[in-house]
Amino acid sequence: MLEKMKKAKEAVISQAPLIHCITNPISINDCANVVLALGAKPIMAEHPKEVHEITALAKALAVNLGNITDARAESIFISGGVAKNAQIPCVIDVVGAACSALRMELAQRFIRECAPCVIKGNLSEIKALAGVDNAAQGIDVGQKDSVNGKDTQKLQKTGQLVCSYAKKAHAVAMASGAVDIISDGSQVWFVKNGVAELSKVTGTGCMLNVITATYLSVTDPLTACLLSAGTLGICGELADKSRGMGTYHIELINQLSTLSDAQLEQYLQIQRAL
Ligand SMILES: Nc1ncnc2c1ncn2[C@@H]1O[C@H](COP(=O)(O)OP(=O)(O)OP(=O)(O)O)[C@@H](O)[C@H]1O
Ligand SMILES: Cc1ncsc1CCO
Repeated sequence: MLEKMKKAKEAVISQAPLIHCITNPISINDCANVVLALGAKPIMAEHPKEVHEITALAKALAVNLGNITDARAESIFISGGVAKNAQIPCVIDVVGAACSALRMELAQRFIRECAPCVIKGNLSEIKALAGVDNAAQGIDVGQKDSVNGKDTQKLQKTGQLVCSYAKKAHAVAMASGAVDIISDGSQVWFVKNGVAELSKVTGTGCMLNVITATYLSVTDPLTACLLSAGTLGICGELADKSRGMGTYHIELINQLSTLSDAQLEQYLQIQRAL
């Protein structure tokens, strides 16, 4: 797996793929900079009259339900349709699906009609999509849903839940949190990298979504998810926390732009559960 991950990291740097992102205005600038930091090229187009052309040019599509508007919702379905027909890999971040009926409906419709190869949400959002009780706090994971690496029983049980959802959705499901849980419906992986500070910067989940799209442009969905969660988690660990969250935010992007293969290999904490 590590070799596949290093190959994908290198392929992005050598190919500089174009990544079409339809995201929210809260995180749009960070998302564009994060795609650039990895060596790819972002394009943040969202007008319903042009997105079909933009998606057709791109090597991957990332869509995001955060701060959804009618125009963005319309564009997401146009782009998702183009991506599906042209076999351009696509990931959806189901931001807020656990706290808004509109977003839940959009998420389910997008998954049904556009068949994204990755469905990303925090654990509360993935539980909501799976039709399981959850404790979401708005767009954030609820305390009761949160799983850390020490509670192995809860982690295994949650891994199985994510696995059955992935199987049902015919996609890779990525539930982010203190431990990121990733499943393609048969394998289950835990990514244990990351620090609590990542949840104190807005839009790190949105960044994870566009990092995933970036790697989807050069590798399979499971590898792309493991690499994106590992990369963001490691960079979150390495970023300087001593000067407060404003500096941490920028330091995170610095780390994403300088992460070496040796650092990836040294710090990566992934574990296959099933
Ligand atoms: N307590 C934590 N410890 C370690 N890593 C964390 C923790 N909380 C979040 N992360 C990491 O932060 C990143 C974003 O995950 P999070 O679950 O906060 O996304 P999200 O809720 O979708 O974010 P947002 O909606 O703010 O964009 C992931 O890489 C995740 O591993
Ligand atoms: C704070 C916030 N509100 C809607 S989207 C967003 C960014 C994190 O998803």
